[in-house]
Parts: sequence; structure tokens; C-alpha cells
Amino acid sequence: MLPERYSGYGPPPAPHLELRDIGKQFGSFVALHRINLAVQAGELVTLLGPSGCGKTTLLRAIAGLDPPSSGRILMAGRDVTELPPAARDIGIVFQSYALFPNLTVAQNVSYGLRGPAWPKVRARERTAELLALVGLADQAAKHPGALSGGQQQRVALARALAREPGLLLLDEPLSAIDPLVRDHLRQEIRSLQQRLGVTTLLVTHDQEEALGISDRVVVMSRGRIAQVGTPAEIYDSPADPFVAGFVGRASRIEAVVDSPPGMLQAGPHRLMAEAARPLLFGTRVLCFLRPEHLRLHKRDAAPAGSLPAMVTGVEFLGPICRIALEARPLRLLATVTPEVLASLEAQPGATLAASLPAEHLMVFPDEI
Ligand SMILES: Nc1ncnc2c1ncn2[C@@H]1O[C@H](COP(=O)(O)OP(=O)(O)OP(=O)(O)O)[C@@H](O)[C@H]1O
Repeated sequence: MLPERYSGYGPPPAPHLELRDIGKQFGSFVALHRINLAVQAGELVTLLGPSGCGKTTLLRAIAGLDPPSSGRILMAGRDVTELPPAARDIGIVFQSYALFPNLTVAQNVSYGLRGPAWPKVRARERTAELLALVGLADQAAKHPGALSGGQQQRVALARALAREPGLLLLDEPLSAIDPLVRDHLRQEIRSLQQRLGVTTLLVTHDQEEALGISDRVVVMSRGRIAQVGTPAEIYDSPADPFVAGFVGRASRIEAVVDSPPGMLQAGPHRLMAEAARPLLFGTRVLCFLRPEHLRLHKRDAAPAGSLPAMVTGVEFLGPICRIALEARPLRLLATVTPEVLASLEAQPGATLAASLPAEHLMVFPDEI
């Protein structure tokens, strides 16, 4: 459970993890530029971004596997920047499971439960508790090779949680797993994380995964944080064109600001927009529209201001259908229910009327 929101009385809660001006260079290549981030106790925060944006580099710095070139890392108020991984109160799960093939499931889980704090009986009890927690109580005596990918990753999760770490680091834990199992395991990880209240940092390049299970998402691009926000904030109010295009699907529209204010010209089409900031006449803009906000009508019922758009593809996805359309030079994307699809008779080649609601058009100055 997340701690209650700060009420304004007393000192604000200290973050469990704090990154201050983290930089990382490999030779002359700058992989991380002054990253600042605070993760509250009990939060699940996801680092999301395309390949090469620096997610793993940041996670490895937090884990102590590869120290940052500059900046400080604090955990529970303690500066851990110089500490080795074993002294950091963390548990890690990697994409590759990283289990010992010659040890049983129970031996893998209990591997870190050594030393005076873990007498044999206590270690055995804790192992049984962890295996029950991840639903593998009946697999304790097997070797990892006899388990499915999803089961192996649960073993890795149990092992990472064994010593009740203050911070759980998950590095693409689901990307090697079969898609059907992945969705299920994703929800299990989230519910386990919430039940235990363990502060968690997850690295993924899968935006559906990030939006689906996070309290907050950190979108990264080229070694920088592009935006930090709740999944809804990131999806509904992206900070820039990169976030708008990378997180969630959207029609991407290049346009020029026209007159009167609020009108855009996109090829031969005139569009209405409600930009957050006034845009100067002649400015080039990039607009994004989520597929659920594109309105489709039959051509003979075309409302004023709609564009004729030809259906170029239809994808049936169960509860919704995705329709690709072309209103040259624009490529548009819509999602509708199967009932609406049928009533529109939206088969490839058909021409429909598409309206782009001004209040949903996300408009950014085109700075490229
Ligand atoms: N040991 C290294 N030496 C040189 N460059 C490195 C090293 N490790 C990472 N990099 C570079 O730093 C950048 C960030 O890499 P990183 O692995 O953090 O990206 P990522 O966002 O995790 O990508 P992916 O999803 O593909 O793992 C990349 O350009 C990568 O080539």
C-alpha cells in the first residue's frame, strides 16, 4: 500500500530512494545526464523508454553494479553511492532469471539466507513462506530446468524478496516470457508488491506494462528524463512529442498554425485545436490524437469540419477494433467497438467521415 498522501502537516515524508544529479559516461559517450528522481516508500515506479535510452544503466547504478560517474544515490536517507550491491538493502530480478541450474528451487530461494541472522530453521521457514507467496510451494525440490519461464521468474522473484529488501529492482523481468503468461505474471507482481509494500523500480521498454502496473512512470529518452507522472498523466498530458508518440497509440499530424487563432492547416485539411499556449501564425506544429478520440461517421452523415478518410485496415482485438484510415496526407487511427465497426460498414476501401475533436488534439510546437 502506498503511504497516505502528504497532508501538509508535519515534515513531508522522505523518499525511500533519491537520485541526485546522476550522470554516467562511457568514455566520451554520455549515457545519463543529471538524473533527479525521488521514489516514495511503497511506490512502484517504472523506467520506460526505447532501447539505448539509459534505463539499464540507471538501474545498474542504483544496484551498485556499475557506479555513476557523478551524483549521489540515497536509500532511506543513507548515501549508498559508494557501497557495494550487498550492502544496499536491495533485491534484483533480471530478464534472464539468473538461477543456479544445479540447485533446486528451494536452494535457489534460500541462497542468500546465510549468516548469523539466518539460522537453518528460520531460513527453511522463510523459504517455504516465499515459495507459497509466489505459488510454487509444490515445486521446491525441482531444478530450474524443469520449470517454465514464468515459474523460473517467480523463483527469481522469491529469491530477490528473501531478505525483505527495502528496494526491489526489476530489470525487464517479463520480456523473455510467453505473452499469455506475461500478462498474468505482471498482475501477480503488482499485487505481491502492493501486499508487501516493497518500494519497487521496474525497467521496461513495454509501454503497456508500464501503464498497467505503475504508480508512476518515468519516461526516458537519450539519457534524460522526458516526463515523470502517473500513467494517466503520461497518457493524457504528455510533456512533449516524444512522450506523446512513444506512450500509447496516436495519430500523428504535422500542421501549420493558421488564422483565425485555433485553426491549423494540415495538408489540404483545416483542423480546430485548443492549444495550451497561444501559437503564432505560421508556426509548424505536431499534433497527436488518441485513437479512442477520433470520431467516425458514415459519409452521408458527415458533420461539419469532418474529413473524408478511407479505411486502409481493420484489426479485430476482441472488445475493440482498431481502424487505420488515410485522409491524405494524414494517416489516422481509431478504436471502436465491434458494433460501431459493423454499423459504419468500415471495411478496407470504404470512405468514412472523420472528426478530430479540438479538445483532444494534443498540439506541440515542431522544434525538429
Ligand atoms: N559498458 C558500456 N560501454 C559503453 N557503452 C555502454 C555500456 N553500457 C551501455 N552503454 C551505452 O549506453 C546507452 C544506454 O544503454 P542502456 O543499456 O542503459 O539502455 P537501455 O535503455 O537499458 O536499453 P535496452 O532496453 O536496449 O537495454 C546505450 O547507448 C549503450 O550502448
